[in-house]
Amino acid sequence: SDDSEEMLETFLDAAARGDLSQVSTLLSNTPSLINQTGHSGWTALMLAARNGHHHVAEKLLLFGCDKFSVNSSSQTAYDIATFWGHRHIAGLLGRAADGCGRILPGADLHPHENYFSRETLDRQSGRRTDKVWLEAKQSDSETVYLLFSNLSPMVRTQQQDGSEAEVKDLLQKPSTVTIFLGIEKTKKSLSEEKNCSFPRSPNRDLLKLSEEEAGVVAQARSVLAWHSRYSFCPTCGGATKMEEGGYKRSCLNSECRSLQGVHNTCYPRVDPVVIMLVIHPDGNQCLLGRKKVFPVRMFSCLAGFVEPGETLEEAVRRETEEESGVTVGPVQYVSCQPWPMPSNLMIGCLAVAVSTDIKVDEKEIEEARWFPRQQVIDSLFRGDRSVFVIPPRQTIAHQLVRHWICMNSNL
Ligand SMILES: NC(=O)C1=CN([C@@H]2O[C@H](COP(=O)(O)OP(=O)(O)OC[C@H]3O[C@@H](n4cnc5c(N)ncnc54)[C@H](O)[C@@H]3O)[C@@H](O)[C@H]2O)C=CC1
Ligand SMILES: [Mg+2]
Ligand SMILES: [Mg+2]
Ligand SMILES: [Mg+2]
Ligand SMILES: [Zn+2]
Repeated sequence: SDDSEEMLETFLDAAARGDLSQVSTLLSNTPSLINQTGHSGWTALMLAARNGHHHVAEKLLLFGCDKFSVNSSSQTAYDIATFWGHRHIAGLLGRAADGCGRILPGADLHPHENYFSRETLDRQSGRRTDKVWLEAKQSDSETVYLLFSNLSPMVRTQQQDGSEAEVKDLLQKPSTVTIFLGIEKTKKSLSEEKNCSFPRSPNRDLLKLSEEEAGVVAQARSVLAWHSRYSFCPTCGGATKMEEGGYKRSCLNSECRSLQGVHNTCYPRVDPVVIMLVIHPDGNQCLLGRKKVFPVRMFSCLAGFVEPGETLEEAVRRETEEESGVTVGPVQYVSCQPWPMPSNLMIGCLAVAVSTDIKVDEKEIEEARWFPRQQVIDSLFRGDRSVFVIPPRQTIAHQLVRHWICMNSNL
């Protein structure tokens, strides 16, 4: 109608002029204006970007406008801001990984973060060979130590606090393994205390740390686990010594083959594991299984180690077939998670089934079932009153299920 056309024109004009209050008022009354286009397919965001109105652009983003839409010349708002030299707006529109949505069309527009994935440290791998620098850092009073005992992070309790002297003692002991983890990206992200730091949460449970602690604990635990399992040379069985800030073990036998060229036996190992949410061909059910060791009523995504000479897609197909008898077609990567028990990299995928009959591998899986979407939603949001229990949010299994649910409901 004429009225709505007029309103759109007023809205676009307000954005072009940088009239923040009028833009806000119109949007509050008529939210559907947000992605509407005027002359040559220009949106309000494009007009704000053209004229350098940062506040308006910010407001439009806050209201959830589509920053990837293009005008009749195939330009996005980001292109327009860049062309007209409004760098602050280009920065706003290009911020974070989703600025690549244009270049990687399939990319997740709302990248989420998995537990154990946050990198609070800059690993500074180039420094690992600099012995002088590493030694200086070790005795620097600003240096923070995370203490582990038998691969468990030590936690602080009220009575017992880690002291500088205790750390010094530990560093002297020949049995102590010291790993250089990196440099804090932002100061004080790990602990307010200097010199020795315990996870703040009074719990050794690896799934109960804060996000900041979890990433660095995962890194440390996996490297420590490697040292505890690979104390002898895998090539000749000889004794080894630790090098490069804990990121290498070299054989002490001068005849050993592992000293010629580069050998992966000398570096910390990572085991890739595919973990997949298999979706029914009808798009409305997903396949979950349970191992005997799971808590009652818990079902999770199927998973399995990638084997040598295998692609991720083949591993997803093989493990799904082995464990459930279901045949898988297309496979899509979603996100991954370091899993420090001891050193897996969980590679999360969505996969579409092309057959639906279930025949479980009883050695590994007790039961596998197709769960309808509604039951899955109930298990995510209604907890106890649901048909089954989903693994906790810290697992990528949980995040894959959540990803599928949100993806389908266009949230
Ligand atoms: N973060 C998460 O959400 C989840 C993490 N996981 C992790 O993934 C791992 C692998 O999943 P599974 O279903 O058990 O794998 P799987 O289906 O391949 O079966 C495990 C068996 O594979 C063999 N195997 C082959 N390569 C191995 C290797 N490099 N290390 C150890 N065993 C190997 C062993 O016989 C083992 O018992 C689990 O051990 C668990 O730690 C599993 C499910 C969810
Ligand atoms: Mg498995
Ligand atoms: Mg396997
Ligand atoms: Mg398996
Ligand atoms: Zn050797």
